[in-house]
Amino acid sequence: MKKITIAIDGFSSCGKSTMAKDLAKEIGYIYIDSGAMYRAVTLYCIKNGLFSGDEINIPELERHIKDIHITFKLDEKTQLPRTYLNGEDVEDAIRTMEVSSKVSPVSAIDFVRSALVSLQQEMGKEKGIVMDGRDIGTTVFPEAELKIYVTASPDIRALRRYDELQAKGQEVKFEEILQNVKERDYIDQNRKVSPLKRAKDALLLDNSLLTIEEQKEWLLKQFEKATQQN
Ligand SMILES: Nc1ncnc2c1ncn2[C@@H]1O[C@H](COP(=O)(O)OP(=O)(O)O)[C@@H](O)[C@H]1O
Ligand SMILES: Nc1ccn([C@@H]2O[C@H](COP(=O)(O)OP(=O)(O)O)[C@@H](O)[C@H]2O)c(=O)n1
Repeated sequence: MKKITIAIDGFSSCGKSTMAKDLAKEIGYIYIDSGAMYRAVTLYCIKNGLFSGDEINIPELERHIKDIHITFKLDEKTQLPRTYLNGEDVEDAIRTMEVSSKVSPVSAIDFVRSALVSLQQEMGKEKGIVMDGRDIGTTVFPEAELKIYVTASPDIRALRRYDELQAKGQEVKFEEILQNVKERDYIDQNRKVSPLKRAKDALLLDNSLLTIEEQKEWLLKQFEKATQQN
């Protein structure tokens, strides 16, 4: 069967990666978490002293951008990709609140976006890929055969992320997560370069009241329809 490209975009913490991973496993496609790449650049900035407080040194980051190499390697046990920054496994380090609180301003920088978008397009050039993020259906793969735009209420999204971080043993406050989710949504929707918005041909999914299993079934149906049409 001809392979297609699947773009899943939407708001922070609504379940995009969960559904993208599930689908990719089920249909044997590659899964790429584009948010992990923006998080890895942010971690690089933190580790290399490119932040003073919340202020990012943009000219310095521009000088460093060619030294930032992001790759993914499949974890043998989970069969899920882990993110590597310059050869180091940073999959856990990029999921902290510190990175979450700094990632959206880094993601709004034009040269950061153009570097990562090129890399994402290279990863998807053979199709057979499920990629999730904010601009996958609008900028990275505007020709994707299946585009989904996911949303859920901010409170529900913050609670999902809170439960996840608590389960990982991270000390977090619900209010802090809710504020971060709202702040990131605002910056992501209002930045100049590739803001988060629904592509005209994206299917809208509000999964506020869906279980993980229900959204998985819904997405699989959309995939089957899309492959029949293409
Ligand atoms: N439909 C759902 N109902 C409840 N929890 C969900 C649902 N979808 C995802 N989750 C959980 O919500 C959290 C955020 O999901 P994730 O896929 O990381 O979101 P995103 O990629 O959009 O940021 C995860 O802990 C995930 O297990
Ligand atoms: N394609 C993408 C993916 C993520 N991002 C940025 O990266 C941040 C982290 O993305 P993510 O997908 O890991 O976010 P979560 O919703 O999973 O926390 C987002 O808030 C965006 O600022 C982006 O600008 N474009």
